[in-house]
Amino acid sequence: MAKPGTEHGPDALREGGLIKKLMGLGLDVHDYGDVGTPSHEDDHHFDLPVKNPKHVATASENIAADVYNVIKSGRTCLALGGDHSMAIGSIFGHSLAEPEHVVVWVDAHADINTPLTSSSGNMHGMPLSFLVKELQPYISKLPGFEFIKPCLSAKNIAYIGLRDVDPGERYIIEKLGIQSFSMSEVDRHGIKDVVEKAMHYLDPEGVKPIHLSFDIDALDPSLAPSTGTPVPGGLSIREGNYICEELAATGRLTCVDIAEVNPSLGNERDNLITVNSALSIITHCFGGRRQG
Ligand SMILES: N[C@@]1(C(=O)O)CN(C[C@@H]2CCCCN2)C[C@@H]1CCC[B-](O)(O)O
Ligand SMILES: [Mn+2]
Ligand SMILES: [Mn+2]
Ligand SMILES: [Mn+2]
Repeated sequence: MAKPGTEHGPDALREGGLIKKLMGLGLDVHDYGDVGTPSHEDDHHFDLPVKNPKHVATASENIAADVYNVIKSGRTCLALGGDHSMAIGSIFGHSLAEPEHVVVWVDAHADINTPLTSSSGNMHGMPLSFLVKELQPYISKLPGFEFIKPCLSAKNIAYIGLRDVDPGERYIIEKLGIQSFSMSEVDRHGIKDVVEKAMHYLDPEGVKPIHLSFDIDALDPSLAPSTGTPVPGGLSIREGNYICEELAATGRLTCVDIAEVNPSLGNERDNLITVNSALSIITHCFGGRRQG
């Protein structure tokens, strides 16, 4: 991860009252505990500009197994990050249980750099490139990632909230024709039209399971200051809640990632603001409604 500290995200959300809030919605909540992640020791870069590949590969394999088991047990899975490389495992695990699922990626960033287009070498900027079938001829298989079978086509992905996309990512998005609603489209059309267009594009018949991968930095930094790569001009909490209410209302929201909450960044107040925003996003994914 670019900046250490996202490993404390899950506990910050638990301490913020996550379980109680979800139980307050009348849900049967089970906390499966933390995914086993290996130490950073003996991790090396191979000959590619990629940081902590072994750490990410092992964590991804464990996440995939846990997400698969949760979904196979008939539950909706809530996966708490951790940086956004967590989505490698959560989306792969979801696809093993529900091969037909679609992905709504809510994020300031596209997270679709390949190890060779990445300027940072941080794997949180690459998750989708490991999963998209059309990109595989361009991906150097990193040792440890052999277990990943690309499980998404470009047409199964829609972005909402983009406002900091690298040139290489923009090329990939345009070349593959990935449906992308940046903050410009959110401003131009409004969040209602954006969600409608995204869902009509991904799943016109309204039958497919939905994977929501929500990077907390999709929200405006005033709402999520404790995150590694904040970008001004983000979604309001109303827009974030609206996306979640609409996806929850389909009854097909099967897996939700909440990524990039980093309690090590900012002060106490920043942490509180960020955790409360994340809790609002989560509760609106699981039946919380502003009309009560
Ligand atoms: N594309 C990025 C990458 O490192 O690959 C580069 N970017 C930061 C960079 C700063 C200078 C101006 C251009 N942007 C962060 C992003 C990854 C975010 C991962 B997420 O999980 O937080 O979305
Ligand atoms: Mn990150
Ligand atoms: Mn992200
Ligand atoms: Mn991001």
